[in-house]
Amino acid sequence: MPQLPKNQDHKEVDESSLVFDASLLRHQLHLPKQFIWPDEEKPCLKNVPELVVPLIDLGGFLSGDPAAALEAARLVGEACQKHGFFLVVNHGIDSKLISHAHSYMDEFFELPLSQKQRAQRKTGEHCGYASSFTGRFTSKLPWKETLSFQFSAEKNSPTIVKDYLCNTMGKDFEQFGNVYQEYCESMSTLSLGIMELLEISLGVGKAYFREFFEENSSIMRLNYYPPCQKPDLTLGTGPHCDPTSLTILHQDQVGGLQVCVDNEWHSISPNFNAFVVNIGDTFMALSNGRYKSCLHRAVVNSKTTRKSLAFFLCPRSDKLVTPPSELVHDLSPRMYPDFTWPMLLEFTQKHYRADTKTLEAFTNWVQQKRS
Ligand SMILES: C=C1C[C@]23C[C@H]1CC[C@H]2[C@]1(C)CCC[C@@](C)(C(=O)O)[C@H]1[C@@H]3C(=O)O
Ligand SMILES: O=C(O)CCC(=O)C(=O)O
Ligand SMILES: [Fe+2]
Repeated sequence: MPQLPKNQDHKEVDESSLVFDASLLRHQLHLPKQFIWPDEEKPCLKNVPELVVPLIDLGGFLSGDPAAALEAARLVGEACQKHGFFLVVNHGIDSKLISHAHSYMDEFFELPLSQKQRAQRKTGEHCGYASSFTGRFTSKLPWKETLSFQFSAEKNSPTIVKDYLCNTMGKDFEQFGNVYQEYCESMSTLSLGIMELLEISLGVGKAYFREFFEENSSIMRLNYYPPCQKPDLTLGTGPHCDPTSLTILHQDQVGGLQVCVDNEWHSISPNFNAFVVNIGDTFMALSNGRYKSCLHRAVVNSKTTRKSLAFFLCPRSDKLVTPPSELVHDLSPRMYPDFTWPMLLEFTQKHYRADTKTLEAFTNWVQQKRS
C-alpha cells in the first residue's frame, strides 16, 4: 500500500463512537473541541471583501446566438484564469424548481436525527446522510449536515435519484425524489452547456468536453449549516478545492461562501437568480492545468441556518481523465497522470480528506502505486 500523505484527520473511526445531533449541538454553550479549527484556519467574520465576479448571461448562448456564445466563453475564460469562479444567470432553469428543491431540503433536515439516519452514509461511501462527518474525521469537524446522492445521465438510469431517495427514506419521499431527479437533470444539461463554453475558451474542438461528460455520473449534495453559537471558532465546510470536474452551486439568501483570491478570503454574495460555478480538480487535470481548481470554504453564523445545493459534475466511471491534444505540447507538457474519476473519488473517501492539495497528494499516490 503506497505511503499516504499526512492527512491525519482522515480516519475511519468506529461509526457508533460519536454522533452529534445538530438540533442539540446548537444549544450547547461551548463547542465540542472537535469542532474548533486551528487558529490559522479560523474564519475572520468581519469586513470580508466581496469577490467581484462577472454575472454571465447565458440567454443568448442558450438560444444559439454565436456572438453571445463567444462573449460568454470569453468571460468564462477570464474568470477561470483568475480564480475559477463565475456566476451564470438566464440559465433556463425554472425558479419554481429551485424553490421546491430548497423547501424539500428544509423538510429533510428538520426531521428527527433517527429518521435522517435511515440514509446514514456508510464508511468509505460518498452517498447518504452525514452529520458533521462524525465517525469519519476526528478533528476539524465541519458544522454541517449533508445529504448526498448519485445522479446518472445514462439512458439506463432515468430514475436513479428518485429510486435512491424512495428506497432509502420510504414512499413518502416520492415527491422529494421527483423534484431532485428533475433538478439534477437540469444541472446536467446546464453543465454540458458550460462545457461548450469551456471548449471555446480553451480552443478545444470536436465537442471534446461535452462528449466527455455527456453520460456523466455526478454527485448531488445538499449542505445544511445550522446556526452556531461560536461561528468564529468553526467552519461549515473547510478550505478545499472540489476534487470533481465542475460545481454548480445554488446558495440561499444567507451568505457564507468564501473564495481565496490573492491569498485573501472574499465572499460571494447570494443571488437567487444566479448559480455559482467553479472548476474542480478533475477539470484542472483535463485542461492540463490551464484552468485552476480554486480554494474555497463556507462559514457559519450565530443567527440562522444556511443551505446550499451543490451539483458536482463527474465523468462516467470508465472515462480516462486525459487532456485533449490541443492542450499538450512542448510549452505545456503533461501536468497530471491519466486517471479515472472513481480512483480520485475513492482516494477522497477512504484515504485523504479533500483539502487544498488533493490533486497533488493523489498524483503522488498514483505514481507510487504505479512504480
Ligand atoms: C467528491 C466529493 C468529496 C466532497 C464532496 C464531493 C466534492 C467536494 C468534497 C468536499 C466538500 C471537500 C471538502 C471536504 C469534504 C469532506 C466536506 O467537507 O464535505 C468533501 C466532500 C466529502 O469527501 O464528502
Ligand atoms: O456551501 C457552500 O457555499 C460551499 C460548499 C462547498 O464548497 C462544497 O460542498 O464543496
Ligand atoms: Fe466545494
